[in-house]
Amino acid sequence: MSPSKINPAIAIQELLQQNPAHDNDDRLRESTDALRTIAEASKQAAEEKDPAQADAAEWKGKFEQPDKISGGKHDVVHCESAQNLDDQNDSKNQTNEHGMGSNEVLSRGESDSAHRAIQNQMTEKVLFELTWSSKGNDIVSCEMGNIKTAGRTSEQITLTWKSEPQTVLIITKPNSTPVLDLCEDIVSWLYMHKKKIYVEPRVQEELLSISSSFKFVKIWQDDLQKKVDLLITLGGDGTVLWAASLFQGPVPPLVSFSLGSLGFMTPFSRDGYKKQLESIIKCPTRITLRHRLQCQIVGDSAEEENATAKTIFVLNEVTIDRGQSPYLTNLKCYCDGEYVTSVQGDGLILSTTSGSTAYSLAAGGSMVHPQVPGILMTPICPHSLSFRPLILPEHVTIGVEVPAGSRSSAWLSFDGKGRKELKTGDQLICSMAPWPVPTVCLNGSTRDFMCSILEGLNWNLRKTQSSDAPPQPQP
Ligand SMILES: NC(=O)c1ccc[n+]([C@@H]2O[C@H](COP(=O)([O-])OP(=O)(O)OC[C@H]3O[C@@H](n4cnc5c(N)ncnc54)[C@H](O)[C@@H]3O)[C@@H](O)[C@H]2O)c1
Ligand SMILES: Nc1ncnc2c1ncn2[C@@H]1O[C@H](COP(=O)(O)OP(=O)(O)OP(=O)(O)O)[C@@H](O)[C@H]1O
Repeated sequence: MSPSKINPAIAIQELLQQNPAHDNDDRLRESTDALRTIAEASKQAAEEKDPAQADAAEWKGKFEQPDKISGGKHDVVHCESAQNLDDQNDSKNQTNEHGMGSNEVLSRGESDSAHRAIQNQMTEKVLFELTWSSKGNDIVSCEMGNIKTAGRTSEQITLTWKSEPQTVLIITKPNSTPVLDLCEDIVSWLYMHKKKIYVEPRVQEELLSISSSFKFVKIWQDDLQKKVDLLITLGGDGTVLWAASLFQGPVPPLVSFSLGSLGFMTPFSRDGYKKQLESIIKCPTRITLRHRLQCQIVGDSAEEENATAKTIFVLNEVTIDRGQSPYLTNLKCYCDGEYVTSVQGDGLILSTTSGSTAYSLAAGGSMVHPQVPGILMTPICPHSLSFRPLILPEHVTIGVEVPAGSRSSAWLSFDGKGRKELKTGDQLICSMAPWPVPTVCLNGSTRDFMCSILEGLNWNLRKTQSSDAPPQPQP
């Protein structure tokens, strides 16, 4: 018997009777289905009354659903929200110059089915809720056709574990004694707290060379991605980029300890690591969802080389430059399939907002708070006086092509690594990825960001003028 479409309360009752929950995930999926049924029922009932009420009911249904799932007051984002990701992908079905939808391009190879497969594997992890609240209000409402934003989408996000994280992966910068020292301390502390600990093979060797008692530390392998509850990095920003690159899908919450010189994405220091980890593991914690870009190379020569073109995720940026060529790059740029401009210069950076303080900044791009969902398009030494950097909205798909007749090919690099040639006629397709990197904040997303630009870059540092100003001439 199908669930009732008319009475929401009966619909829920029927669904729960038909499908007793087996575990948390099943229960959540059923709840989501039930709530979708409620939204439809409310809409249907409202349509019979009045079209304006129908709109209101639909919107209300959309924005009230997450509250009802969790029983929480203002939850907007849930870690298990697979439907959102699908919707997000569907909405990107636009056509580019090759006559392909952007989603279609990105799903060539394995990306789309891989996305689904990864979503289906998420059951082994400790679950948590994400709270996205704005002073007690929903992010957006629409009553009687009046659209109102009650809060900002860049509001602080909070992560609350449903039970303590159990499996921890520690990634460390190589060749550093202070890093190894801290790694030893953190591993011992986590072991005392009965956590399963994984490290890279190099680190296991280093720990065993210190003491054979470290044999409880296990070796990380790629197929363990779905088991990691918490990711810890010890190093600089490069180590955060490295750790994120190990997760070509969903990324667990990441705590980064600063042992480098700059540390824009590494707010924690080694002093007081025990208190900090204790608090992160046990209490609600503030996070920044750092968006990533998904990149794919398409075109005849790319296909010849690699029949299943892989999607590459970047946390900072993808760079298209002239490599060793002495010539200017000539790059045709497309936005949602429409030609917009050509870059003639040293190249182009497509950056996330997290990457806005890295290479893009050095090339003249603006600094953007990492929680702002945008894509930066920053030229490198353009041979034109008017090519100012752009920040585009998160939903666009950008294509960059080396056109036929160019003097040379171009070169790609992903977060400063993995150089690949972009041959004449090939296109790089780039859009916002569905899997951000959730980095744990020390003092909240905005304070951490302001601290990093003030301390890391000495932003707007200037001696204050003295008060003894010369007298102004009378008008
Ligand atoms: N001219 C430049 O500024 C330039 C040139 C090449 C690469 N890079 C950056 O280096 C990154 C790779 O970093 P790496 O550590 O592996 O290489 P790396 O060891 O060469 O260090 C590059 C520097 O960039 C800093 N950095 C990295 N990500 C940052 C971010 N999001 N905000 C502020 N600073 C950041 C690092 O702390 C480091 O000091 C690339 O993603 C690129 O953004 C910058
Ligand atoms: N686990 C790892 N395995 C291999 N390479 C790594 C690993 N962690 C970091 N790296 C690489 O080591 C390099 C330096 O790392 P990182 O930026 O963290 O340190 P740093 O250069 O001392 O920091 P900063 O740039 O802030 O001074 C980077 O290129 C990074 O990709």
